[in-house]
Amino acid sequence: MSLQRISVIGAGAWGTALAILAQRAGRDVTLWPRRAEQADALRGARENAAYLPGVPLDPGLHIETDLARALDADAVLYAQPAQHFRGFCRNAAPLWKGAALVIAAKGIECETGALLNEIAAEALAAAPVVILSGPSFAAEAARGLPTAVALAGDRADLVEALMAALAHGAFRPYGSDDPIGVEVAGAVKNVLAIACGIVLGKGLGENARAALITRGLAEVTRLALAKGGRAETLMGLAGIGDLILTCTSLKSRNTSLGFDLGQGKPLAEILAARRSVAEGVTTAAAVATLAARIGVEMPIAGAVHRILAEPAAIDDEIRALLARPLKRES
Ligand SMILES: NC(=O)C1=CN([C@@H]2O[C@H](COP(=O)(O)OP(=O)(O)OC[C@H]3O[C@@H](n4cnc5c(N)ncnc54)[C@H](OP(=O)(O)O)[C@@H]3O)[C@@H](O)[C@H]2O)C=CC1
Ligand SMILES: O=C(CO)COP(=O)(O)O
Repeated sequence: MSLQRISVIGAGAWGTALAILAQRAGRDVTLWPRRAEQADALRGARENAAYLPGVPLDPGLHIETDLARALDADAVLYAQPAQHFRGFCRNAAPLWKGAALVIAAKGIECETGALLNEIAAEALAAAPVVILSGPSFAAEAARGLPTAVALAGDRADLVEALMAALAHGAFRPYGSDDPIGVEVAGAVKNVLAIACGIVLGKGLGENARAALITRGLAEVTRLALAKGGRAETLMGLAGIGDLILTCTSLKSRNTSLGFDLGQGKPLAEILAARRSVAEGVTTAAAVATLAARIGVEMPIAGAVHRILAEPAAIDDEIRALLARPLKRES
């Protein structure tokens, strides 16, 4: 199977980086920004100055605003925020021409607690789905710095074809047959990163952060298992790999959101200054909804959700986390 024509939905940082990477890998790439003004700006400047400054767009990259034309591809990569995924599927369903759907967003639907692959199965059933996740800051990947990601799907032929279509230079996709584990890992690490940022912002130290990452890994593993994923997936790129990247760097929007909160900045002020961090707030709510619905114990994710809903509770929530009864590690 050859996947030559690749379209990317969403021209934020990650969508633009993925389009650049696919083009460097030799594919015929179309980037679909949702707004016509952004399309004009990209065509004019040949750079995504708003979301990925300093990385030129190759003249061969097609910028397309017509969704039907963009969906006429071998593979369509979805790289808009997770909360807009259902809307995308609904708009795309009548126009779908048989492409594979690669979900590159990291999140869970807030209203329902649904994973994005579950939404795709309901709302875009015609599309075979692959999840792309793992430790990958868009700015580094787009600059050609070494980056390894996971591509996970039930169909081995499709996963392999996508690996071949996207791999180039130092961008290395690794295959997986556990899309649920990979998807859960990518969504929940955003919430754990907020927790790590809070702890650092509060000055609680690096020991505390390491403990949070480790206990967070246990939490996300419980959720992945409950959803039908595999524990070993959490030891791979999408699990521990992305936790290491995101939870230890203030380049992460989620970690920096937590850091600012920990430093006592009002949430409204943080969100007003950087719109992009808002996705972490909805993901925290979504993870809490899902965990409660299926009865998975996620104390760190729960605390983050409550802190974001009521930032004044930050000290009480941290105290409560530290006061949890001691038990054997599992
Ligand atoms: N940035 C990164 O390093 C990585 C991000 N991801 C994931 O990729 C996804 C996209 O993130 P990223 O590219 O960073 O986002 P950015 O913050 O860079 O850009 C936001 C994007 O969301 C779009 N958007 C805003 N409102 C809507 C809406 N109502 N409907 C549809 N799209 C909308 C914006 O379009 P507009 O400009 O028109 O408002 C823009 O394309 C997220 O799920 C993120 O977790 C995954 C790996 C790495
Ligand atoms: O997913 C990412 C890196 O893998 C990007 O993380 P942030 O959204 O926290 O910046």
